[in-house]
Amino acid sequence: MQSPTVEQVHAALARVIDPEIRRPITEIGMVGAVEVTGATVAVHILLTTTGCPMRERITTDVTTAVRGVPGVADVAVTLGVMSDEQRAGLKTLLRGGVPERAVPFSQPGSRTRVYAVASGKGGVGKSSVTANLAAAMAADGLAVGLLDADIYGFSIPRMLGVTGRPTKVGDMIMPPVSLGVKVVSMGMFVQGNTPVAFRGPKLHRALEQFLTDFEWGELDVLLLDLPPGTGDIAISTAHLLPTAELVVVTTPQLAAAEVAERAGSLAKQTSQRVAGVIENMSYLPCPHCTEEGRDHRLEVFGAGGGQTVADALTGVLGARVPLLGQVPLDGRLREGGDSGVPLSVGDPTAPASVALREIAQRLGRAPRSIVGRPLSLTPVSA
Ligand SMILES: Nc1ncnc2c1ncn2[C@@H]1O[C@H](COP(=O)(O)OP(=O)(O)OP(=O)(O)O)[C@@H](O)[C@H]1O
Repeated sequence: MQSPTVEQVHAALARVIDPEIRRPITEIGMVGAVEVTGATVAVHILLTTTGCPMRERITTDVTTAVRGVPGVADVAVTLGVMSDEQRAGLKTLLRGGVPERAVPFSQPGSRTRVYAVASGKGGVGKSSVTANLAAAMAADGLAVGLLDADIYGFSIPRMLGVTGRPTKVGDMIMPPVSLGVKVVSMGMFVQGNTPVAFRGPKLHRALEQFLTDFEWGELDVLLLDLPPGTGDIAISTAHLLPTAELVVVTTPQLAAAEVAERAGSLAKQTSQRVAGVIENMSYLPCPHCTEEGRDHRLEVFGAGGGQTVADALTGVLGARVPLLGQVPLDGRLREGGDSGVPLSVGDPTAPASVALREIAQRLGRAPRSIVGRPLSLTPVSA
């Protein structure tokens, strides 16, 4: 049989994905010399660090991939370590050329759409909606990150079933991935249910570190789950991510004008665009309402709140703010949050999932905002 070519071996190696960085090893400079002698192939792999915990897995994956090339009988894998220079090159590559300590998503060339999901009050389902949107967008093939900026009341890791912790690759920190979503949350850094007692400046710093110290890679969409209300974090978000657009979650019954006023004054203060309003817990699909012509919906919390908020925001901001969708009440949505599989991917045909997926598609496809600009106000208070 004919000897394999070096090109064939490279093509096989391009299918080996680094388990931590999640990119082909050929793209991230891990493949050193490749030598073909008859039916024997020698591959030199450059690990990111000396103590790389994935060395055995990588060796196995490389061996299996190269063995699949026609004409290969033997594979010898040798392991080395990247030089400081090579590691620095990798870091720059992973950050898409953005210098360290800069927020990648606020760079002029960034193609990431950033949505900060806010609510006037707690308990309206903002985190549930965010987790479901993120999972739905990832299921649609988008590269999605979710930053749980609800630093005191983090719930995203549970809702997305994140079990892993961030992994360190050299001095880079890789966010854990669940259901295709890269997730970073304060919940990953505290023990058990220890309450987080941060004040303004520390909160801002935590958010900044989440944005700059993690290797998010190139994302299509970054979602932020903001704490309820319009506190320090919302201001910090606008400061660190000037192009972030607000998505306001509300319920039909909340004092619509109040919610709109708060969100509107925040958006005005921070020069942010409001991408739209999501009305959650809109109605309960009624299984017994079978009479002809009757709306099969129980409007448990009243009706029209989301549209009223959207209209009021349009008035306050002088730019059209759409109602993005209405998500019905569904006990399975809560169960999905508790079990770590959001309903939008667990049962995509459920009415709540259909509504959430439509919103996810609308936000996922929208052109990136360019209206944001750096804030002149200082985001932290003593
Ligand atoms: N459409 C829905 N149908 C049924 N239950 C829902 C729905 N949306 C949210 N829930 C449930 O309501 C509760 C509150 O939701 P969630 O924690 O997402 O709210 P939140 O606005 O993020 O709250 P907070 O801001 O206070 O953290 C959860 O138990 C959640 O499972």
